[in-house]
Amino acid sequence: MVDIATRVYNHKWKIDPIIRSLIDTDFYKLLMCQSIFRNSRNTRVTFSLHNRSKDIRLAELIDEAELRQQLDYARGLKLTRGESTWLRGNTFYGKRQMFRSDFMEWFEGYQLPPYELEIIDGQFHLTFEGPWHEVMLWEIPALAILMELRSRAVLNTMGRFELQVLYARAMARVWEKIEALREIPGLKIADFGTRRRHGFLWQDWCVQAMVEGLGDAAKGGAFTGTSNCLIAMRRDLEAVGTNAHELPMVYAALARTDAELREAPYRVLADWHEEHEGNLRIILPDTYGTAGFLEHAPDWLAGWTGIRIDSGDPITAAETAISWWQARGEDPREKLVIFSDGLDVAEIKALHARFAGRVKVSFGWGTLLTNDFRGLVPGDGLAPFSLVCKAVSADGHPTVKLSDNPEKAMGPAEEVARYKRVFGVGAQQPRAVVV
Ligand SMILES: Nc1ncnc2c1ncn2[C@@H]1O[C@H](COP(=O)(O)OP(=O)(O)OP(=O)(O)O)[C@@H](O)[C@H]1O
Ligand SMILES: O=P(O)(O)OC[C@H]1O[C@H](OP(=O)(O)OP(=O)(O)O)[C@H](O)[C@@H]1O
Ligand SMILES: O=C(O)c1cccnc1
Repeated sequence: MVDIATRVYNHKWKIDPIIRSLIDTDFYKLLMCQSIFRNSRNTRVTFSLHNRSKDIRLAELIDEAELRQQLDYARGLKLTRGESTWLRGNTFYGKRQMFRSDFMEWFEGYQLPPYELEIIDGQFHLTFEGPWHEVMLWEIPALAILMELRSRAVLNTMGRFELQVLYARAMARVWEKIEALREIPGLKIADFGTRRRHGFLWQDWCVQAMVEGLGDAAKGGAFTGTSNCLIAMRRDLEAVGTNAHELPMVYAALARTDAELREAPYRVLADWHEEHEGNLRIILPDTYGTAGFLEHAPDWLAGWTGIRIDSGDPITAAETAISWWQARGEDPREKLVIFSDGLDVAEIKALHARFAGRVKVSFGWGTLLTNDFRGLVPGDGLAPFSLVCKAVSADGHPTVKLSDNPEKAMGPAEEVARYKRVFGVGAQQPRAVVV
C-alpha cells in the first residue's frame, strides 16, 4: 500500500505528472469516442472549461506555468502496448472486442491535441478546438489536472506530520462512509469520481477501500466497478460507464430546424442502439428536460435496460421514469435506475430505501467519494467544487444544455429560450450545485 502522505511530502521538489496514461479516463468517454469516430468524424467541436464555483479563483491558486507543464506532459502520452492489449482483449460487460479494430488503430496513433489557455478575471479559460473525437478526450484529464494542482497548492504548504494526519482523517472519513453503505442490503455502487478527484493515488486508494469494504460485485459484493479504465485495468475490476450529455448537445446544435432539434436526442440513442446492447443501453433523459423527453420518446426506448438520473430532484425523476415504463407496458422491476448526481451517503441511503424492489437500483458515486476533504484544513482549501468541461459549440453553432436543474443550464440566453420552447420546458425548481 502506498504511503500517500510520505509520497506527497517527498514529491514536493520534482515534476510529478498527474496524468500518466491515456486510459486514466472514464470508460464512457472511450465508448462515446468510438461512436463519434464512426458516426460524426467530420464534426468540429469546441470543449471549454467552466468553473461553476465562481468564488474559487483558480488562476490565483494554481501557477499557470505548472498547469501548462502538466497539460503538455499529457499531450506527450500515447497508448502503451499493454493498454492497447487490454482494450482490445478485455471483456467489458461480458462482451469481447467492445472496441473495433479501426477505432483501436486510430487510438494507438492518437495524442491529445493542442489547447488554448488564457487567464481572465482570476479564472483559467481553457479550450480545445478540433475534430470532435479528438478534442473530447481532453475533458477528463483536463479536469483531473486542475483539481489535483489545486489540491497540491494547499498540500505544498503542509508539513510531514500535518499531511500524515490529514490523510488519516480523510481515510477514516471514507471508511466510515463505506461502513454506512455496508448496512444497505442489496446495494450496487460504482466509482464515477475520476474528473474531480483529490488526486490519482487518492482515487486509487478509495477504489481499493470500496473493494475491501463492500466487495467486488463480480464475487457477490456491492462494488460494481470504476469508470476509470486505468484503475480498472491495474486492479482487475470492471470498467463501467453509460453515455453523457455531450452527445445530445452536439447533435442538437447541428439541427437545422426546430423539428430536427426536437428529434436530435432520439437520433443520438438510435445511433447508440445500433452499437450497444444490455447494460450499455442506458437512457440519459435530462439534457432538455426528463418529463418531455420520456413523454415524446419512441416506444423502442422503453425496451432499453434503464435510465441514468443526473439532475433535478432524483425522486421526481425516478418516479417519472417508473410511471413512463408502466404506461409503455414495461415492468419497472426489470429496469435499472442509476443515480449519479453529486451523491453522498445520506442520499444514497434514502434513494435506495425508496426505490429498492420497485426498480433495480444502482449508484455512480463521484466527487464525494474521491474528493471529500471538506473541513479538513483551515480555510477549507481542499473542499471540492464544481468544475466541468463541456462541448460549447459544434461546427460553429453554440450548444445548449437545459437539464432538470436550471443551475446547470448552459448556452447563450436566446438559444436557451428557443430550446425551452421547442422542448416544452416550463418552470424548473433550482437546486444548489455542490460538485
Ligand atoms: N498520477 C498517476 N497516474 C498513474 N499512476 C500513478 C500516478 N501516480 C503514481 N502512480 C503509480 O503509483 C505507484 C506509486 O507511485 P509513486 O509515484 O509513489 O512511485 P514512485 O516509485 O515514486 O514513481 P514515480 O517516480 O513515477 O512517481 C507507481 O506504480 C506509479 O507509477
Ligand atoms: O458525484 P459527481 O461528482 O456528481 O460525479 C458524477 C457526475 O459527473 C458528471 O457530470 P459533470 O459534473 O461533468 O456535469 P454536470 O454536473 O453538468 O452533469 C456526471 O454526469 C455526474 O453528474
Ligand atoms: O459512465 C457514466 O455515466 C459516468 C462516468 C463518470 C462520471 N459520470 C458519469
